Amino acid sequence: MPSASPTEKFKRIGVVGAGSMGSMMAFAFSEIGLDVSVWDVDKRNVDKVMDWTKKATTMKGKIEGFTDIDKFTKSLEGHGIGKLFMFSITHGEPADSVLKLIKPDLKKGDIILDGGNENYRRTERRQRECEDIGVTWIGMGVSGGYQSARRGPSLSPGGDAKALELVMPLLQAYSAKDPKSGAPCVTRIGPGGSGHFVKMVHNGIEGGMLSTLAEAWSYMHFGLGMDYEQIGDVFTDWNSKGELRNNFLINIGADIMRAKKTPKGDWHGEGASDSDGYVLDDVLDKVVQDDDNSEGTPLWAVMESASRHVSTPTLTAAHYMRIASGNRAERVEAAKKLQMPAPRQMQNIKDRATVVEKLRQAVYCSFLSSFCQGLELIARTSKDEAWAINMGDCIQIWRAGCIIQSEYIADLLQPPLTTNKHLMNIKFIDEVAGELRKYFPALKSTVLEGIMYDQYMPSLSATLEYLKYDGGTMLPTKFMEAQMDYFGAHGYNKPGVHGEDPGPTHKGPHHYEWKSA
Ligand SMILES: NC(=O)C1=CN([C@@H]2O[C@H](COP(=O)(O)OP(=O)(O)OC[C@H]3O[C@@H](n4cnc5c(N)ncnc54)[C@H](OP(=O)(O)O)[C@@H]3O)[C@@H](O)[C@H]2O)C=CC1
Ligand SMILES: O=C(CO)[C@H](O)[C@H](O)COP(=O)(O)O
Repeated sequence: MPSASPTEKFKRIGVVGAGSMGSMMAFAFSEIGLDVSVWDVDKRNVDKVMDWTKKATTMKGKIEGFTDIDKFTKSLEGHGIGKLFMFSITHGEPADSVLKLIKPDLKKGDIILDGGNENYRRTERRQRECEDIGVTWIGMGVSGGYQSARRGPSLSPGGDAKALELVMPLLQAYSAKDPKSGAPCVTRIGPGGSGHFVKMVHNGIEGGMLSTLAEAWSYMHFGLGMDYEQIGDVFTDWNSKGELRNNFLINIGADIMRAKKTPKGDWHGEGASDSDGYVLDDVLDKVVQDDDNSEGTPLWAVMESASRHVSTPTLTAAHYMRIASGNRAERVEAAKKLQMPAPRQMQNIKDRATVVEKLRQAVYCSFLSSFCQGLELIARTSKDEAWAINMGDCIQIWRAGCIIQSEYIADLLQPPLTTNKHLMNIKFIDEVAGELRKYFPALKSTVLEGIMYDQYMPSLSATLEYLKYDGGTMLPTKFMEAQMDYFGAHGYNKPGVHGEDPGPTHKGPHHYEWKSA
């Protein structure tokens, strides 16, 4: 529960960016009792927010719109112990350009919360730049999409501890609350760019889960011939109990399966049709956030995992399918040449319920593996950067408000991650290993059947291989190592030799002259 009044230290906040997220934040802050100044580079975005205020009935603090950035910044003077900003704009250059614009008006003690999905290295650069003038830049992950930005997101702030203490009551009031304990889904993650790093990993895990679920949807629809209503019922059932209970993505998956077009459509006419068809059938298979550079988090997660030597194949395979999806024009051309088979309906299915149950277990296995991979990336980076991230806290703040919320997985992971602060490999937890072992056969049979009938399953099959090789005791890399020694004199370690097997991750001392030069 909030320790102090959310408006004790700051009575006004300046929201930079009135897009999907920023506009919703403005109303949420107003409901907490803060006065809100909103600025956007595009006047139309500010006008839209001001229009909405006319119909709003739950505002406590007033909302004022600005298109002049100097007036915006000045409006924040004298309403607390310093000026408080919340950035919610596109990552990269936009945040630098706004910082440059407001910098002349910034004073010692001002605090900037960057709620965008920013790369943690850029966050650290801005932290250094602001520190020089006594201003604190906090990189804060905000998760849950615009609905949560309005009603309470999961927040992962990282940066200066003293500044975060000052804004914590406000963040606690704003954040989502754990439905079990009522605890706010926000905590200081650690110093530097750790908050944005954890949000990046959240989005990496999100990518693994999104792909897994998309593959399961396709498996049921094209492989098992199930219609949208039937799949919606399966998602509702999965979400109601067991290992996939209270899972955000499965829950909204059920909604999507039932969303039908209507003569009027939604509030702005989208989905308007007399056809009685499904909204999903208006949606093309293109995910372009990487191509247009509007988002970067899953890509950065893949790059970080490779550079920090953490195996994240579920997340990575998910991302590569997403990249391929974006460039539909090229894909459609390639399709003409490759003539790949499309997913086919599976034959001789005697008991569809059993197949669907195996699919549920496979999905769970892939979700849990996505968490293992993401958390291992956090553990590795926290050690490298001396951030001392408590992964139990990460699970706690992911219990509500965010996209990867999964009650059963959180219940499974939180106790061991809270007590064992130095764990580097999540699969060392007996309960986690037990679950992965238990459901591996279902994952294998799902992938096997799916491949037979040409289903798309990059993440599910990557999870299968991940579990095999990340827990394998003699990999085909034995042969790879020999080949590399043959042509490159790379040096190998020997089986059963003390200091080499398993030994440190060092180059081995042995070279065999397979062929002289
Ligand atoms: N949507 C989501 O589900 C979530 C998004 N985020 C992050 O929140 C941030 C905002 O996202 P969202 O609201 O969805 O995105 P929108 O595209 O709706 O809003 C982006 C905002 O950034 C502004 N902007 C773009 N370029 C500049 C610039 N050069 N200078 C100043 N402002 C600029 C846009 O102005 P204009 O409209 O004129 O381009 C707009 O107000 C992003 O960092 C995103 O990654 C975080 C969690 C969830
Ligand atoms: O941050 C988010 C949720 O957590 C946003 O939904 C974001 O748009 C996801 O995009 P990406 O997968 O490219 O990060």
